[in-house]
Amino acid sequence: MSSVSPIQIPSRLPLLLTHEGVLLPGSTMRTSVDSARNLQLVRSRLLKGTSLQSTILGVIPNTPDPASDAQDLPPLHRIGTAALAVQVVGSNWPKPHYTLLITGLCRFQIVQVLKEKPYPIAEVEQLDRLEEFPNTCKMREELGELSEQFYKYAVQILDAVSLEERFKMTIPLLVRQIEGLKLLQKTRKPKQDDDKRVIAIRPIRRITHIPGTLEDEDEDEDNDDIVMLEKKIRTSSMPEQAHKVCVKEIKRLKKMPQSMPEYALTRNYLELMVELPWNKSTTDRLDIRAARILLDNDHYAMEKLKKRVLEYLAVRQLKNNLKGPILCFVGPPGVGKTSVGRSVAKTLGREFHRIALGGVCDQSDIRGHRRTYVGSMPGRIINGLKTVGVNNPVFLLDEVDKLGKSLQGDPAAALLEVLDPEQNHNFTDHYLNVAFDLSQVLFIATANTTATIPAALLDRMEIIQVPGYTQEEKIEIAHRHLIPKQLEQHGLTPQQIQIPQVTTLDIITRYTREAGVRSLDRKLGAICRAVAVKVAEVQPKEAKLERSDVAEREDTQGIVQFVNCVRTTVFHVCREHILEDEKPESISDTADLALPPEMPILIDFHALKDILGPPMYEMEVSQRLSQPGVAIGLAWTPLGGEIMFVEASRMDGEGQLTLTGQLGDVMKESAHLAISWLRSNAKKYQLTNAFGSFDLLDNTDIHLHFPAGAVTKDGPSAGVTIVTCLASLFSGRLVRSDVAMTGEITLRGLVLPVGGIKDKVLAAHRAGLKQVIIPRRNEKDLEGVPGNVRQDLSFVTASCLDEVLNAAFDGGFTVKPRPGLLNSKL
Ligand SMILES: Nc1ncnc2c1ncn2[C@@H]1O[C@H](COP(=O)(O)OP(=O)(O)OP(=O)(O)O)[C@@H](O)[C@H]1O
Repeated sequence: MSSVSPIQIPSRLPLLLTHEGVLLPGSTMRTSVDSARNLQLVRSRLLKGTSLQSTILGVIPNTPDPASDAQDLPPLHRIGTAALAVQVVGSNWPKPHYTLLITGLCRFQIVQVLKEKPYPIAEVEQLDRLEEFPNTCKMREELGELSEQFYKYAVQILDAVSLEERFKMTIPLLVRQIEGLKLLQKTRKPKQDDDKRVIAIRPIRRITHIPGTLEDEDEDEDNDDIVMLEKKIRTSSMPEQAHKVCVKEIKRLKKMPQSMPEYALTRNYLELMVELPWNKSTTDRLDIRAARILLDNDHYAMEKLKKRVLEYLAVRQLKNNLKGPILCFVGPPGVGKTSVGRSVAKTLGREFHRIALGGVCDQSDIRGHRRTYVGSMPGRIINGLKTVGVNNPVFLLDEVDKLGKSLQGDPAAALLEVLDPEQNHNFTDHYLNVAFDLSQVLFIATANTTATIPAALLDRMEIIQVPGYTQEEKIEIAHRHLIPKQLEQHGLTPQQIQIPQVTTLDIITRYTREAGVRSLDRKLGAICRAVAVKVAEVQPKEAKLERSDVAEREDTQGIVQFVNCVRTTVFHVCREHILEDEKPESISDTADLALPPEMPILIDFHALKDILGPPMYEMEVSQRLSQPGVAIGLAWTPLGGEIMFVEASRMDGEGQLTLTGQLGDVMKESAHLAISWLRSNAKKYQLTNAFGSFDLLDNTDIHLHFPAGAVTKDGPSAGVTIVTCLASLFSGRLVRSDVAMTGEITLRGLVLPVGGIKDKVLAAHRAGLKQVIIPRRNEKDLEGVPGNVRQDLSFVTASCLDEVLNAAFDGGFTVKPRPGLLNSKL
């Protein structure tokens, strides 16, 4: 071995103060430079200097964090490592800093610090020399031997030029090295099946840890977790294919360094795989009688829906087979579709999970992302299964009619696979990439309308219409279900608050306009909140309250004014029910006095106005029909039935028809049809324009408007209403203010059937109208209308426009020919 002249380091060295990591002679390290002193050093020594000497630094370990070195020079470790700066990389983000690659040369000791600013320079004494290990040195015999061995191998390998030769030489060396490492690992590794030992060893490790070994500890913990994960995979009851994938993945995981981004991905994947309920299910409780009772207890009315659900459950009980149709409840918001779904799960004793599909426009929302994507996740179905922890829950696919579409694919197509009993036992989520059997899951879908449900999806479901409620049904629902639920939620009892049925009716007619009961529920919640304030205020001090106390509190707290107002009102109403001798002497007295705690607060219309504000909806039908050219139509919207005022006016012009109110094409066509029919029948009905001409559009423009202007409307069912409205305009006669109508028209004046009759009739009833004109072919739909509503309304079934007009105007519309006007041909 040839002798190498030792490196002599300069006697003065600029000092690089590091606070993490120790550079040892012979090793290389990357260090980040961001403190002011170190930055100065790099700039003036490494970036400006050009000689080799200028790249030798003294690296001092163990100095305090650079953030605190702005002031005086911190106490320095006495021994440092002289280092050669091999590379300098600068960056300005997130703040200016350099990264240095430095190689340790030899140890030195600080003799004296010569200069502190802008960076420290010290006089140093070199401690060791970079020279070869002398072969003959007896003191270092062992070291010398090792060095010689290494040298021998290195030179042999250097001589091996062909690849084959190099393999032959290095493989035995590597095998030996691996054996050695294995031995070392065995002595360190806790036994896999002895979890207790793992736990017992951890605290000991912590106690004996030395600075710089924290990372090792984390690594060991991770290894423990992997052992656990492996054990879970082994004991999991997943199908064979999934098991194979897991075994393969865990093998990969074990070989992967933890710093690799794929490590976390694979680990998350495996954790999901072992958590999924591959074989875990709840036992069905199928007792039809109990199911009927439970459904009846939870929901008032909805007879048709409950009947169909019970049939469905009965078939399942008898057949014990899950391949049935997927039920889809279609109806306006707040009619209890979701809540029936929940009850079905309860009757079956199954877990319930709701998947909101409104606005979902990416198919990976249903089917997951492939694991190659950054941030990939399983889809909602697999996530739902993970959440419920069993493979046979009831999944409620809420709002299937509001699925979107985008460039990322059609989620409806992904749902097809989920819902199809022929396919779903093999459902493959992109993230899992192995099949999961969904055939045990009971799917129920809900929607507001079938119009926007993709046809292929619709085809796989059985639609059950859930129409809106009548006022009477809403009152019952409120008193049987909503009020008790709200009282419970607000910590109130029936002894503290009383809401009579007339008040509920007031809320329904004057504060809400909806087919379901959601707003009603919210209003009842608002009342309970207001009463809760009163009860909470009065309760603790009630017995001790003096009149003066009440007056003082009224001054300071605005809310008390309302409370007392409610109290006064309550007193007015309750006074009549109090026995004569119990009556207080004057009203002013009672206004100040706290009510006895056992007397419930009665919510009457005055209290209602105080709490909810002035009524939002008033009956305005008769006002709006006070001039010719207005008629009431009935419209169906996904939110339920609505009454709709159609308005028409005429003015001088050139025969143009203007339509406003955001109308769709079909509705516009209806308007043109109506005008054409009226023009062709103008003589028959004696309809004239402002100039007395039977040509209705002669020098006349017509404007038709459909409030509310901001809501889009479409469909053919407004045909009869438009005809009636225009007939009123051209005849100058008023349409009856208690009549509403619906029906499609043809050019020949026929009236064709339309949809949503029940909801439309309920809307007319809600609005307090008396007569409804419907197409004759819709007569059968009246069977679905509740008996009390049918009693309150009279129905005219029309097959042609003649009949519609005759019913819409007082005294009929047909002009009877007067005999004197007939021309005699005699
Ligand atoms: N017939 C009923 N009997 C008892 N409670 C009812 C009835 N109908 C609705 N409710 C109650 O009304 C509230 C709203 O119902 P739910 O959320 O099920 O409506 P939904 O039809 O699913 O509405 P959406 O279409 O907006 O999801 C729930 O608290 C529910 O319990």
